[in-house]
Amino acid sequence: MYLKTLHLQQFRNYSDQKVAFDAPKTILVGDNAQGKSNLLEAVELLSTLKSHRVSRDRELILDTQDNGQITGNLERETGRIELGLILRSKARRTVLLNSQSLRRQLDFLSILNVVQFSSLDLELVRGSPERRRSWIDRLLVQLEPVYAYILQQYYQVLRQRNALLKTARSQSHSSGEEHSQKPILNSELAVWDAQLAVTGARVIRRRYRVLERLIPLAQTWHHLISGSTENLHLTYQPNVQVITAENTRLSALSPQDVQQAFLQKISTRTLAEQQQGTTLVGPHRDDIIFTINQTPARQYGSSGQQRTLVLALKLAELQLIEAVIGEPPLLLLDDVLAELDLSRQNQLLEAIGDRFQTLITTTHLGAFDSQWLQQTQILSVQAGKIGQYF
Ligand SMILES: Nc1ncnc2c1ncn2[C@@H]1O[C@H](COP(=O)(O)OP(=O)(O)OP(=O)(O)O)[C@@H](O)[C@H]1O
Repeated sequence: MYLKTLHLQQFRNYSDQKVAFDAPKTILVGDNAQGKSNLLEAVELLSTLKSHRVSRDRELILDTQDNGQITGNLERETGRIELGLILRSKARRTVLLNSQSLRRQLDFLSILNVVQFSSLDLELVRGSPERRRSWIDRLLVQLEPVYAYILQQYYQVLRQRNALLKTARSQSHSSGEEHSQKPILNSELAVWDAQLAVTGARVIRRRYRVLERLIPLAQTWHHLISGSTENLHLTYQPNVQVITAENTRLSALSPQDVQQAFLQKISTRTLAEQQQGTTLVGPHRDDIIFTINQTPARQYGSSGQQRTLVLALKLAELQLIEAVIGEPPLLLLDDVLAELDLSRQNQLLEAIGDRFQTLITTTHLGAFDSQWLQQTQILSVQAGKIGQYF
């Protein structure tokens, strides 16, 4: 797939800017705070309808304005598609496909596929489990847009179950009778337990499935980038574990198996949940563990090892999306090349080749190989204006 043009209207620090991408690789050069990342964020929004930087649309709209718009023209093997997103500070967004407004946002997802790589991605290894869950969830949405809906359903049930547990806890505290609300609570909870297990099992099975495909790809890349000196292991650590016979592929677990394990675990945590007033069981507490040569990368990996790991994950994502979607996704490299040493830079550039359209931001061109620069479109970004770089 190839993003031909992008039009930003009242988006972040752009008032009205059109960009045509006329080479498979585009470098956006500019000083800090000029709008480079904002442009990549616009592409991310057209892909996932989410920004990894903010959650409120108001912040995405040019200051002092009430609405903004992003429009992109995409070439896919099936034909040209125009994607549009209208953002409003005081009302809901509108999603447009070939200028027609879409009723379901789900139909917009996964038309433009992207893999992003920014310095923030080191948090994937160093940060909290939440980071890793949101990384795998974003990947799943790209591969299978209906997952966005599945996840939303799970979190809705979770919120309602948490609200019930919290209310019950504060009522029992204020009445001073620990057990006064119990019978009602238990029967109401049972309804939510069942729904949590059904919706949660969908999330868990999909996470198993995607990791089963991603892990060997990441391991191969990691081995290659580390010059065959390191072995990476990725382990999905679901909060609800299903005990299976040896050699059973976990991704092949039936929904019933997972739901049963889920309910079983809830029954062992009932008291703790009621005391803490929150749900302690479910995929909102999952994690993914990375180990390099048997050592946990999060606590003990050197920063070089952690960079190699993130790079391997990103390359694996590219490969997996291409295999599932059938077309190479876009790669967005936000200020990340300069942070990689030369050999890792070259691994990355070699892997990209000409197959993956790549948008790269940088503050200086010094870090790039001159031969490489010759085949690249170079644009300058200055105070929300994009022009040719001279
Ligand atoms: N809603 C908005 N309205 C107007 N300007 C905004 C808005 N949001 C962000 N900006 C401006 O955009 C600029 C930041 O742009 P961006 O994050 O793209 O930086 P960058 O060029 O990638 O720089 P760096 O190299 O520091 O990451 C800042 O000047 C900020 O004030």
